[in-house]
Amino acid sequence: MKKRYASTWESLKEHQVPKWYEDGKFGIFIHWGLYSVPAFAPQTWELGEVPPDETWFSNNPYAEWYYNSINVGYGPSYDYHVQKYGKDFKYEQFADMWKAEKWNPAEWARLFKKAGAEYVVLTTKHHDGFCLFPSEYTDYNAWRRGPQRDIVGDLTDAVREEKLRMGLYYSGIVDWTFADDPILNNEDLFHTASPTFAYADYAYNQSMELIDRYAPSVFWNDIGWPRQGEQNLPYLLSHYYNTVEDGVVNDRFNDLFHDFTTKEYQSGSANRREKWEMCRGMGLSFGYNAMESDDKIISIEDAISLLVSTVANNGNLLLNIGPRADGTIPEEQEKRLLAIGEWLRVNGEAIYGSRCSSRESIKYTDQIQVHFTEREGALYVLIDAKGRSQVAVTVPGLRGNAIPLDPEVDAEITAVDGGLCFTVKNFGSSQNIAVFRLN
Ligand SMILES: C[C@@H]1N[C@H](CN)[C@@H](O)[C@H](O)[C@@H]1O
Repeated sequence: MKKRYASTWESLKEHQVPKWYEDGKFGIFIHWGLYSVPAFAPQTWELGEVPPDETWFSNNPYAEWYYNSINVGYGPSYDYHVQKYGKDFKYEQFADMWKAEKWNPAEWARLFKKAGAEYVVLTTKHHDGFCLFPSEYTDYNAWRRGPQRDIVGDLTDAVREEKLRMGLYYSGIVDWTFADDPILNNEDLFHTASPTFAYADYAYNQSMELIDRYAPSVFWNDIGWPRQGEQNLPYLLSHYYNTVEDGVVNDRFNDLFHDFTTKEYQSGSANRREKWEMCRGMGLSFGYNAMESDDKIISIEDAISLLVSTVANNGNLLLNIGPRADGTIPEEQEKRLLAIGEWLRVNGEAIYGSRCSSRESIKYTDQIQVHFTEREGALYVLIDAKGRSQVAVTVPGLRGNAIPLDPEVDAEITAVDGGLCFTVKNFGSSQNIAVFRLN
C-alpha cells in the first residue's frame, strides 16, 4: 500500500531515504544554460577556500554566475564581457545565441551510463532565471528562445531510456529576473533572494510544474527557499513524495527539512551517521568555463579517490559536467567520466549497494589512505596510494583472506601482529586505488 504524506512536517519526517539513493553512490550533475555561451570565469578558488565576501563574489570562479559577475560592474568577468561583447550587451541576448545545435541527449545518456552513474541532476532554472523547460509561468525559457526545445523533457526521456534516475535542480531562492541587486556577500545573497510573495508563489508554481510533468527522482533545490513561501513547503514536499514515492530532496530548504545533507567543494560538513552528498565541478566552476583546460581540472585519480572517500563515509558523489553551448561535452570532462566508469566496472562491487563500515577510514599520510565499505557480509578494503606505484600498509584488526577485485593488481597480503599487511607492487588499471574483498 503506497504511503500518503500529509502536508505536515511530522508526516514528512517519516520519509526514509530510498534504497536506490543509498545504493546508487554516483551521480552526474549538469549545469547548462545561457551562461554556457560566454563560458567565462576567472580561475580563483574552490568554494569554502576563502570567505564568501566581496573578493569571492567579484572574482567568482563559477561561470554560471556570469550575470552577477558582470552586474557588479567590475572584476575579471566584467572586463571580459565589455571587451568581448561590449558594455551595452545585455545578458538576456544570450537567450538567442544559445542554440544547442549539436545536442544529442541520447549520446549524453549513453556516456553517463558508461561512466557508471546511477542518477543525473540537470539544472532546470539556475540563478539567472532562464528555464530549460516550457514553463507556463515565464516565456524566458528554452522552448520559446534559443534551443527551442524542452531540454528537461528530452534529457529525462534519454536518461530513463538508459535506466538511470533523473533528478532536477531548481534555484529556489535566487532568481535574478525578480531581484538582481549585485551580490557581493552572503548577506546580499539572502537579501537579494527575491524578497516578494509574488516570487514565492512563482517558485512554488514552477516546482509543482516540474514535479507533475517530470516526476524527478531527486528534487535538488539550491541555496534556500523564499522566506515568504516557507508555509508552502509542507504541501509542496508532501505532494512531491505522494507523486514520486522514492524521491529524495536535499538540505537546501532553509534548514527546515532534508533527506540528505550536502557538501559543495570545501563548503558544508558531512556526518557519516546520516546520508550526505558531495557535489563539485571538474574544475572550479559548474558551468562550462572555456578557460578550464585539461591540466586545470581534477585528475582521474583524484576524482576516483574522491568517489571512494565519499562513499566510504556514507556519501554519494554528484560530479558535475559543464557542457558547451552547442551541446557537446568537453573532451577532458568525457575522459574523466569514462575512466571512472572503467574503474567502477572492475571495482564497483565495493561501491554500489555498499554501506558505511563501522571501521573509519585510516589516513597514513596525505598520499596514503585506507577506506572500508561493507556489502552482503563482506568487508572491502580500499587502499588509496595517490601518486605511488607501490605501497605497503598494515591495517590493524583485520584477519582472513583478502582478494584484489582487479586481477591486474599485484599484491601480497601477510598476517602480522594484530592485522594484515598489504604490499601492493602493481595497481594494474586501478588508478592507484586497489580494492580487496576480505572473506
Ligand atoms: C551547485 C552550486 N550551488 C551553488 C550554491 N551553493 C550555486 O551558486 C552554484 O552556481 C552551483 O549551482
